Amino acid sequence: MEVGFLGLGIMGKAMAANLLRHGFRVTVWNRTLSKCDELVAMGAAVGDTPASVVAKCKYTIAMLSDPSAALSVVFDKDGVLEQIGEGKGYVDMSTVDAATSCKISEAVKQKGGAFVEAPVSGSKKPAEDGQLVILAAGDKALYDDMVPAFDVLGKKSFFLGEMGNGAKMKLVVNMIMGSMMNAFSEGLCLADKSGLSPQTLLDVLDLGAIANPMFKMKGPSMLQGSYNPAFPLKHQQKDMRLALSLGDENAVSMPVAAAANEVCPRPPYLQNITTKLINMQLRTGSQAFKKARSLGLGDLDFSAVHEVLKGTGGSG
Ligand SMILES: NC(=O)C1=CN([C@@H]2O[C@H](COP(=O)(O)OP(=O)(O)OC[C@H]3O[C@@H](n4cnc5c(N)ncnc54)[C@H](OP(=O)(O)O)[C@@H]3O)[C@@H](O)[C@H]2O)C=CC1
Ligand SMILES: O=CCCC(=O)O
Repeated sequence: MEVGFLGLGIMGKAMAANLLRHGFRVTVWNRTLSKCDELVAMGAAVGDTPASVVAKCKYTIAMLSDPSAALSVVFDKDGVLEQIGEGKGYVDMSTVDAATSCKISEAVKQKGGAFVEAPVSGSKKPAEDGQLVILAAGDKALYDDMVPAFDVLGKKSFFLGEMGNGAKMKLVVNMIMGSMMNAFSEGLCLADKSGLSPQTLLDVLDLGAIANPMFKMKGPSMLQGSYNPAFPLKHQQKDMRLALSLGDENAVSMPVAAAANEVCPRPPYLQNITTKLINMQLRTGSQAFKKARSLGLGDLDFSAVHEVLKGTGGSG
């Protein structure tokens, strides 16, 4: 099977490499063209533009940073739309909001092409190992055509129905993950400041009901202050922002996620209440993802949100 691949960042590079290793013929494009070199050494062809990749390939996959990048690659000059048409499929695996997916879908369909959104759960290592969880929606016939590729990229694919459902599912998952990371970071600081060994806390957590791969994988490096990016913090903050906006659209109150994204304004009726709980809520503003981005930590792993809390001594 021949596929095009647009976007060779942390995820795209690992995913395209995986397809090559499994015998797919892959034509790659990346905005910074030099990032194609490693894939070329593995046997990939290179396209000059997104349009040229789509012209060559029946199916093209994209893995781009955010809604603005996803839209730019489709709608700008030399973009996907210039060559998409009857008999061609476009699959965007980036994490974006449902409105972005729907806009791309409409434009691709108007040109006679087919579109599937397919964001993924799982980070750099699962991408390298073909162990992603694929959250697809949109054109079912194209989804069926893509199953051989999805089987290489992931351990499980879900087809979630109408366009936008993949984006929404992904944002709900990452909203939970971002909130958990903040709670985890607070716990590590609290253990440390109250005289406990954070390493022992990791051991205790790992044996109990809230053991999970994220704590196990990120905990030891967080204790060392090491944040080699697997999932860049700027993307986690983007996902919190998009998830909170999904909450707004559906009138779902999400105070925990809001605090993980940025400081929660103190409602007037709480102004004189000084319980530990409220103090804790207010302090989350100094450990949140948006604050971490503003301090220049956006290109580090999202677990670097921990640095901000450590810096304030917030939980002590
Ligand atoms: N890393 C992870 O663990 C996971 C990430 N995701 C999601 O996958 C997507 C990619 O993530 P990741 O690979 O980590 O991100 P990276 O930041 O490593 O890569 C981003 C990619 O998008 C490209 N890009 C950015 N802006 C533009 C633009 N305006 N036009 C064209 N290309 C652009 C970059 O090109 P260039 O090289 O030129 O900068 C690069 O190829 C994101 O939506 C992220 O939220 C989903 C699951 C896990
Ligand atoms: O969007 C990124 C998700 C990272 C993960 O699932 O580990």
